[in-house]
Amino acid sequence: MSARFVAAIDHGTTSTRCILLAPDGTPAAIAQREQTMYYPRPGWVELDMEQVWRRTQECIHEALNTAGATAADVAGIGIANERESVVLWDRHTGRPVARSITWQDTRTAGEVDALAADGGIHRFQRTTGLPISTYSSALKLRWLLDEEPSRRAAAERGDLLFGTPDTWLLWNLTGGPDGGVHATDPTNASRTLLMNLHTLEWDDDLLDVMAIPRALLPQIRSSSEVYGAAAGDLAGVPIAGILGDQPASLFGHTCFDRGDVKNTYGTGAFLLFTLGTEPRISEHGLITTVAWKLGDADAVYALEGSVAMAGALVQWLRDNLGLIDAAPEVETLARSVQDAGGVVFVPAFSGLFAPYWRDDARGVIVGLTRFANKGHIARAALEATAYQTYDLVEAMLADTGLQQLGELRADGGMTKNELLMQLQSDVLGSPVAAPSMAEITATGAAYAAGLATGFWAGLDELRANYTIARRWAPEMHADERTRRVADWRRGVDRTLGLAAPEQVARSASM
Ligand SMILES: Nc1ncnc2c1ncn2[C@@H]1O[C@H](COP(=O)(O)OP(=O)(O)O)[C@@H](O)[C@H]1O
Ligand SMILES: O=P(O)(O)OC[C@H](O)CO
Repeated sequence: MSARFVAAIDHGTTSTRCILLAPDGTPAAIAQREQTMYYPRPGWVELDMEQVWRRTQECIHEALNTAGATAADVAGIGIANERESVVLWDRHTGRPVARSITWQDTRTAGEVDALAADGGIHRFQRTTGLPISTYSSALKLRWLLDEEPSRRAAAERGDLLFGTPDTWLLWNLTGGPDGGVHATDPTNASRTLLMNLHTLEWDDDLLDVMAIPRALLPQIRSSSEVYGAAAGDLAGVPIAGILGDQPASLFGHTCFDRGDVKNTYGTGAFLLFTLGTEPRISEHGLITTVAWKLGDADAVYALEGSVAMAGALVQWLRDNLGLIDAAPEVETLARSVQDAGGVVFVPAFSGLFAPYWRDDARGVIVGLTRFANKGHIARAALEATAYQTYDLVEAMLADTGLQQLGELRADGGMTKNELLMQLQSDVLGSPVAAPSMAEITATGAAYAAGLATGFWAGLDELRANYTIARRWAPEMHADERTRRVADWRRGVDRTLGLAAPEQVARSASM
């Protein structure tokens, strides 16, 4: 019997999923498990990757059960993952040496300052496409190596392995200490600050500057090829696709052509613009990143605007303030008021990423009066995601010379929020569209695996699978938009420099 599905594992910041996709791109089964996030100190954000691996196995098991499928029904496995997060583990025991330092973690702010003191934050941008910030992997990895003196020697002996979460999952899926494949793809490697964006190889100069031993590093393969065969419930199934979750979403939206744009509204928000095979370096605060590399074909690049706090702010309203019991309730609360009542909420909890790149920014709620209530706070929190996206679109237009954004393709947990999606369309003055398939990140990873294994013949077949379920059209007057954006920008100004230098240095040295 020929295979009926491709499996995708989508490991996001808050949860991990396994999805079985049919040839027409519809899901036959979706299994999802939340994982525990750890915030041991201000600015620290960690994940237990052994738990993530257990959750992954549970999701695979449940998805197969739901679809009444076995490994024989599955043509290939694709992996999509939260990027930049660092896993360092012992190749003999298979156990991480510490919890993963995740992408939102700001503990390396002191090291960022030191590195940027000589040449500024754009020092490595031509080579890597990235500004120096707490976001990328390299300094997190160095921090883990330096935390415990014996680790660096173990790394140099080849006893430790480094990976972003895709690498950790691939290694475990292919047998772990028992012959696991240690590899990554260029979409993930391009987020480390260690890969040359033009050659798609680890860069010796950067490894030297960051003090990273080469023996730790995974092999950089393409995003769509057979890396190895799975063990466990999917025994024998080829793992054939790896894409960082944001490029996976771009691919799942079938944004294959130059100028296609998508935004994912998950823990953070990530706007990607497909460039084509030329890696244009941003002059307006965006990142240049690898979008995908299909087998031997040339890599395709994207401009990316990354925002650290989007859905995470809704989680914070729920978990830290207790304003809501569940994320969807933020919409009801925000609809209890006409507008934000002059309140502006800038969630610079991890500093500000694109287009500002200010590690010294911290969150503010400004414009408070006796009139303000929790509805205004909730509304301002949602507006923060819409305005942060507006900032990214402005930078993207400036970089590309385009006058106006066409349609914005949207996905992620926050797209269920109708109020936010309408606000987004209003603030951008452009239509926003969400596809019928909500799990578009998993779809992209499945597509990468399905192309490599011949389950899908080519990009046209994938385009035919893509349908829009919902569209929001702008309703706000342009003057009103201008006024609100000006209020937002004043709020952003207030965040800058709020993390005092000694505070940054102290958290970095702990
Ligand atoms: N109805 C909603 N309104 C606003 N935010 C929501 C809603 N539903 C979920 N979220 C937010 O979306 C995020 C989860 O989206 P998801 O795409 O699964 O994220 P990730 O892939 O980063 O784990 C959470 O941060 C949650 O707070
Ligand atoms: O967990 P997500 O889906 O918000 O994505 C995380 C990003 O990959 C971080 O760069």
